[in-house]
Amino acid sequence: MPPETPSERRPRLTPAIADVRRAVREAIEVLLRSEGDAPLVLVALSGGPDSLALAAATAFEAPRRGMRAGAVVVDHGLQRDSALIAARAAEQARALGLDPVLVRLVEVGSGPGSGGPEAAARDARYTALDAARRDTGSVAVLLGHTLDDQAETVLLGLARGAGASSLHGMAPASGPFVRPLLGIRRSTTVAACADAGLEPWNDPHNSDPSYSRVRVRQTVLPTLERELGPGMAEALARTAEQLREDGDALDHMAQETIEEIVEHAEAGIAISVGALAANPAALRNRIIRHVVLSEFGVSLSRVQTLAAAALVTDWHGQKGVDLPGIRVVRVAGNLVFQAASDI
Ligand SMILES: Nc1ncnc2c1ncn2[C@@H]1O[C@H](COP(=O)(O)OP(=O)(O)OP(=O)(O)O)[C@@H](O)[C@H]1O
Repeated sequence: MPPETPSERRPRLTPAIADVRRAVREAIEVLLRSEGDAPLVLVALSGGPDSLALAAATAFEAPRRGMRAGAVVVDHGLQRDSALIAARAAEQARALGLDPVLVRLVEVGSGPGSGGPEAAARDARYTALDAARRDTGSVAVLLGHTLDDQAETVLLGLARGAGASSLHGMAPASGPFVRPLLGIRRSTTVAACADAGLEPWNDPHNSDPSYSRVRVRQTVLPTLERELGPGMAEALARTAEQLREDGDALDHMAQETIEEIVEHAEAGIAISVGALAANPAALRNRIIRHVVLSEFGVSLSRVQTLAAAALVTDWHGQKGVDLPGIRVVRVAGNLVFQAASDI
């Protein structure tokens, strides 16, 4: 018998496959509303169960809605066998009828001020995925993050004492990236792969308990679900969604206020102390963070933000504070932000 072609591969429509397809269909419909004829979408495929289930559902749904679909596989070159793992994922994409783009990252450094090699690899991956999107003229890159990833992110944020801007988790869409599976449990993607006869790659990092995310996945979340109810992951994801709505509103207000009160002076970026003091703490802190990020490219921690804000609210005559690469001084009724290299 000749081998099956992708279009002949027809898995039984099981509840898990139907759930994943429905989520992908909704995301595709949103993309189609803003795009023209036969646009192309790329699935970011690691070969793990989430992105493999996503790829299979996209390969099924996209052509039925006049959309073309491909896959992009990033080989970080960080682990033994990474080239083989990437080649296997590319082969799986091809078998599903998705044209794969294979990107090999040559050097992933951890760069100054970054969050270490894991964060550097993630940043490099996002950059590579977006470059692949531009090179192929695709409208978006679909990522396989699930509701479990979202719940884990919220729990890890709580454990760090994070604020709303971390506890809001991952956005369903941010820039060129779309996460259709944020409402789907990981158990569903695993079942969808099994039902479709797909064999995902299980990254050994995903079961290595030296990572706190793995301990949350294997122990913390299952314990919470057992003790507080099986809807715990959904509840955490709902909390993230509500915090995101509130956070988006505050970001919008902060941006509007920035346009009114920030001045580009010769000495640096100046903001009137009176105008900052007139805003509630949540807005004031956001204004400071946004200004420092947009003007100096520095992402302030909460402690650093509060140190700068204290020059407004708790001023005891001290001249200023030094933050990474920036000095903030209080002069003549203004907070002035200066690049340390200019002083
Ligand atoms: N090497 C890669 N190449 C392409 N996309 C990737 C790669 N690694 C991760 N992604 C994308 O980012 C998403 C989240 O990454 P994460 O590290 O949580 O995934 P994973 O555990 O490796 O696999 P999966 O999410 O597919 O089960 C993936 O679902 C996938 O869409």
